[in-house]
Amino acid sequence: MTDLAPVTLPVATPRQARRILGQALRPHRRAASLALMVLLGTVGAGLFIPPALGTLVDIVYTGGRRAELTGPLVTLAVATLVQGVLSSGGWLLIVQVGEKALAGLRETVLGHALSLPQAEIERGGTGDLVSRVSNDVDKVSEALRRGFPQFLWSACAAVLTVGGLAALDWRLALAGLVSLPFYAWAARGYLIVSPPLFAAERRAEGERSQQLVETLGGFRTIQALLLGPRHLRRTDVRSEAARRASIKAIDTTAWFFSRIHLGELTGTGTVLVLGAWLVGAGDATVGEATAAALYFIRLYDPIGLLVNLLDEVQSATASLSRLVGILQVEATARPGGPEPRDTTLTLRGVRFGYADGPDVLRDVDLVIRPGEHVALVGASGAGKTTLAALVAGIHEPRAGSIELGGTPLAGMSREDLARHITLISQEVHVFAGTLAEDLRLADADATEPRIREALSLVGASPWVGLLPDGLDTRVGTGGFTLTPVQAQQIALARMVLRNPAVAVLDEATAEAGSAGARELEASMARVLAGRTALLVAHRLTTAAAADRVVIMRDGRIVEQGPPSELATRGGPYSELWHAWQTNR
Ligand SMILES: Nc1ncnc2c1ncn2[C@@H]1O[C@H](COP(=O)(O)OP(=O)(O)OP(=O)(O)O)[C@@H](O)[C@H]1O
Repeated sequence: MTDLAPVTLPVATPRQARRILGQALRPHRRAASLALMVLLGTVGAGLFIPPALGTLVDIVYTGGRRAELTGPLVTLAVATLVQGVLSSGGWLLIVQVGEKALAGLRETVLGHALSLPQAEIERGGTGDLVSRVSNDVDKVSEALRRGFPQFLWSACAAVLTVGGLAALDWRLALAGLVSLPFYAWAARGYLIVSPPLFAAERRAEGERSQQLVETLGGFRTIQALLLGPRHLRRTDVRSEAARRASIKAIDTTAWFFSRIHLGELTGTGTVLVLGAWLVGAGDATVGEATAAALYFIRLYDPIGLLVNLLDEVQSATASLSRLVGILQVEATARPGGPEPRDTTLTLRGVRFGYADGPDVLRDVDLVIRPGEHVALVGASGAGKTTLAALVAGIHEPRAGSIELGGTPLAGMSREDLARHITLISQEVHVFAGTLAEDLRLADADATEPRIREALSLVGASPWVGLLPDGLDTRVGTGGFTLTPVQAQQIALARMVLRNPAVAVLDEATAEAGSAGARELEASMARVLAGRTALLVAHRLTTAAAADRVVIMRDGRIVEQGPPSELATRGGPYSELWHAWQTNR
C-alpha cells in the first residue's frame, strides 16, 4: 500500500446494488404500480394533442367552417386538463414510493454500520464511511426523489409518442427513427465510458473526505510534530485527484449531449422533408405532416431527460454501490459463549496493532481479580488506551487471548459483552435529547428515582438541580452545553444505570482542571466500588488510589504492583512518583 492509497470500504457491483434497491422497493410494489398507471394515463392524454393541432391546421388551411373547430379545440382542452391533473398525482405517488424505499435502505445501511465492530470501520476509514452516508445518500436520495420518476416518465413518453407517430403514418415514424443511431451511439458510449469515471469520481471524493477527517482528527499531533505542510500536500493531492475525476466525468456528459442534438436535428429534418414530400404527392395532409413534426418535437424532452438521467442514474448507481458496499463488510460472527464464571479478567500473550500497522501491544500478560482496581500508567503512546479498548472488547488481539471469567471475549456476543463490560472513553459523547433520554440510553426502563439516585452517586445532583427543566433539559447538539466534568459525570451515571460487573475507564481529567479532576476522582471511586475495574490513569493520585498499578512502556508491561510498594521500589513507577511529588 502506498502512502497515498488509503484502505476504503468495499464497493458493491451495480447488480448487487440494484438487487438491494429492488428489495427496498418490494414492500411498495402496489403504490409503485398505481403510480406507473397514472403516469401512463398522463402520457396517453398528451398523445391527443398533436393530432388535434394537426386537425386545426387542416381546417384553417382548407378554409373549413368555424363550427368544425369545436371538436379539436375540446379535445385539446380536455387532454391538457387530464394531463395536468394526472401528472401532479402521479409525481406525488412516485416521490412517496421513492422516499419510503430510501428510508428503508438508509436504515438497513446505518443499522449495519452501527452493528460493525469499531475495528472494521477504522480499517475502512471513518472518513470514507462519513462520505458514503452523507454524499452518497444525498445522490441516491436525489435520484429516487427526482431522477427515478422522471426516468419512468421519459421512458413511457418516448415509447408511447413513437407509437402515436406510427399510428398517424408509419412512413413518418420510420423517418423519425433515422435519429436512433445517433441516440444509440451516444448512449452506448456513455454507458460504457461513464460508469468507471463516475465510480472514480465518487472514490476520489471519498478519499478526499478521508484525508480531511485524518487531518482534522489528528490536528493536535499534526501541530505538535510540525506535520502541517505534509498534510496540506496530501490534501492537495487528493483534492486535485477529485477535481480531475469530476472534470473527466463532466467531459463525457458534454460529448453525450452533442450526439443527442445531432439526433434531434436529423430526426426533425427528415420528418419535415418527408412530410412535405408526402403532402406534395397528395399522400398526407398539411395537418398530418404538422402533427408528425409535433410528435417528433415532443420526443425531445423525454429523450433529453433520459440522456440527462442516464448521467444521474450512472452517478446514483455508483453512489448506491458504495452505500450497499457497507453491507458487505461482515461483522465477525460472535456466536455467544458460555456465561463467565466470575469477573476475573485474564490477558495472555496479547499482541495487537491497528489495521496493517506495526504491533502497539506486545506480550501483555495480566490478571485482574474480581473487585480489583488496576490503574494503567505510562507515557503518551505507551498503549494504555489501546489495552483498555481491547479489554472492553472493541478490538480483538492479533495473538493471545483475553478472557472474562474463563470465557474468551472474542467468543461472546456483543450483547453479552455490553452487559458485562462498560467502557468510558476520554471523549464522552452527550447525545442530543433531554438529559433523561441521554441517561436512559444505558437502561431504557430506568425509573426517575433510579436516574436521580445515579446522578446523586456521581455527584451531579447539585448542578442538575439548577438546570432550567431539570431532567427534561435538552442537552447535546443544540441544547444546554455540559462542561467536560459534567459530561464525564453523565457517562459515569450511565454506567451506574447499566450496572456492569467490569468497568473500563479512560480517565479524562486532562480537560477537567485540578478541582474538576478531584471531583471526578471522587465520583469515579463511588461508581467503581464493588466492580472489577481497569482504569487508564493520567494523574498519579488516581493510580495511588488503585489496588494495583501497571506501568506500560512501548506496548509492554514493564512493572506492576501495589502503588505504595512500587513508590519505594526504585523502578519506573517510583521515578514517576518522585518526579510528580517534586512538581506539585
Ligand atoms: N486508531 C489508531 N490507528 C493507528 N494507530 C493508533 C491508533 N490509536 C493509537 N495508535 C497508536 O498506538 C500506539 C498506542 O497508542 P495509545 O493511544 O494506546 O497510547 P496511550 O498510552 O493511551 O497514549 P495517551 O496517553 O496519549 O492516550 C501509539 O503509537 C499510537 O500512535
